[in-house]
Amino acid sequence: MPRRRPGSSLTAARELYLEVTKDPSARPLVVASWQRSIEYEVKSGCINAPYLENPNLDSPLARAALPIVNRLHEQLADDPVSTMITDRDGVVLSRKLSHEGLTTRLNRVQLAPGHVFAERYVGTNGIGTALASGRPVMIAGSQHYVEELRDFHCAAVPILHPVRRTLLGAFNLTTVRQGSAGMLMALARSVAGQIEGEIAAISSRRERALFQDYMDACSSVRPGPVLALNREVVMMNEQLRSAVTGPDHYALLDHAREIAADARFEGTRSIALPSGRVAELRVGRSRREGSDAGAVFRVRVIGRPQPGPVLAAGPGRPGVRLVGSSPQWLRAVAETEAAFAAGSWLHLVGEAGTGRRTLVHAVHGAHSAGRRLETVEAPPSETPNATEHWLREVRELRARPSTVVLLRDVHLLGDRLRRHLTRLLARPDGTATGQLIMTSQPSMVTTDDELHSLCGASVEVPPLRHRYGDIEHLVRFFLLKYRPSGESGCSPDALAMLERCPWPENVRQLESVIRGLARRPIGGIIRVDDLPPECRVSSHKVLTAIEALERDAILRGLMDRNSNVQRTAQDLGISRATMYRKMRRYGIVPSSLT
Ligand SMILES: Nc1ncnc2c1ncn2[C@@H]1O[C@H](COP(=O)(O)OP(=O)(O)OP(=O)(O)O)[C@@H](O)[C@H]1O
Repeated sequence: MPRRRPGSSLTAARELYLEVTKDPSARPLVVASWQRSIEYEVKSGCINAPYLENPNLDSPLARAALPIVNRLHEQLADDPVSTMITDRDGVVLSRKLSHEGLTTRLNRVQLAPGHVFAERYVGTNGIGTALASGRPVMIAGSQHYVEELRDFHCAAVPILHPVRRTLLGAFNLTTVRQGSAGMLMALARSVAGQIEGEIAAISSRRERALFQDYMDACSSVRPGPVLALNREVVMMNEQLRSAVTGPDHYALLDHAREIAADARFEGTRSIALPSGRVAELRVGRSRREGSDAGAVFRVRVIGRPQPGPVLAAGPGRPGVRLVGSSPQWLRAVAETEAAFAAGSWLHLVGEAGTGRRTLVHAVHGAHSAGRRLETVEAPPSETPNATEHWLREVRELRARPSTVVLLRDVHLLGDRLRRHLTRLLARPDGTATGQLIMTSQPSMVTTDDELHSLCGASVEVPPLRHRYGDIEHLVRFFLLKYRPSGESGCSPDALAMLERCPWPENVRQLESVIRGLARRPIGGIIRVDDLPPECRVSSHKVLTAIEALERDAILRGLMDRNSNVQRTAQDLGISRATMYRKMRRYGIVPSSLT
């Protein structure tokens, strides 16, 4: 097999590839990897491994592997052998070696922590090829695709999750010595096996910890319904199983999963169930060895199943302009209606754009009984003059007979203004007969908040991502609204993509997407290709305008370049590492784009 080849061009790489494939000893695995390297347009003449700052060392893989690798490193002493752990994307998480000469040589070829050794960037190499093929591999000398790597011999073994058997990363041994391939491979396999064993032990310790905390909760004096879960397991006692069934069961699990995923959340959360009942969840974390093992929920189910709301919120009633038929949405509508009709002060809690204002307007339209609805926005600034003016406006509106005052976004008020407002509203006022409705965003106002306590009723307006089935109705409604000629519909694939989107800005965002599509000069059916980039992300983080522009530029670039990250990064004038960081941040998965 050729040792050194001149030239860094694709042609040179191709020639070398052809020579390798003629060689009977070239293993199919290596040949397949060379083929991929050519498809990725990796340059054989220079090494270009992207660099990621702060690779994640807090993963189960890193926690399990690092002590094992450290012990091995002590035994290898000054041998010219380096041990490496990578994550499943080929990012080198850790590199250990004491041999100075080898350190310099590895640094020169960027085989160092933070660099990404996926085949996509550096072609055939131990780490990248083991990850791509899912098999242990020995890549020796000229089997490497990039010339600069051809001095090295690498034995790499993929590390799989012991239960799920999904790829977690790889263990790699690299040396410059020839002739010890068998030994190197045996050692790499043995270490990878130990790491998998340790991951199994850690996850069973985590599961045991969660189980222990779950059992403690179940065996307390009056346990009631208990649920415990993490990404792997769900445990629930018989009381929960019989108390929460059908759609309530799925809604409860859905919310519990979302809460459990936020390792910092502890406390109490109330959620509206599709049947009309409320589940109050007391959330405790299960923590062991400094890491989160999951969450334990003590559940209290409040209320009785309720009949549907009086106000029809079906698939598009143009008069009411309130669309949605998911149990979660109907429940919010029903509760709002009940509180409104009873004249209670009401706190509507929900993410921006979920339809809180629309809901108040619709309910007021149906039940106003001659009362006026006045809306007060949070003041743009809190200078003494502005707050005084704002408080005066609230006081006057409150005193106005037959008036419903909608105070929007009270979570935006500063502490001082909040206290003034609370005092103003709490003060008995013989002339004030009106009804008050406040809106705020979840987790920004706590339930022990004094302003919140003034309200007799509180309703949670669900985010769009929790309202199964509503997207289809909303899409139809907005198409009709923005293209009244009504000649357009949505293909099943496009609808499926819209239904998968997390809609961080909720109904407002869906409406603006459909408005954009409906205004296209060409009518007809909306297909997947017509959908804008924002429908192709998995993150439900709300972005600033600048961030949204950046995300869309990346998505458009990727779509134009057929998901080729390297070329898109070049087009945008950013490094591949930056590109990857931004993709992670914006929840962009290239494979979901086409
Ligand atoms: N159920 C619905 N049916 C029809 N349109 C809706 C519905 N919910 C929301 N919308 C539309 O979505 C947009 C956002 O709704 P709305 O203003 O009520 O949200 P919000 O929760 O009050 O949030 P924000 O405070 O950000 O305005 C509006 O244009 C509204 O017309």
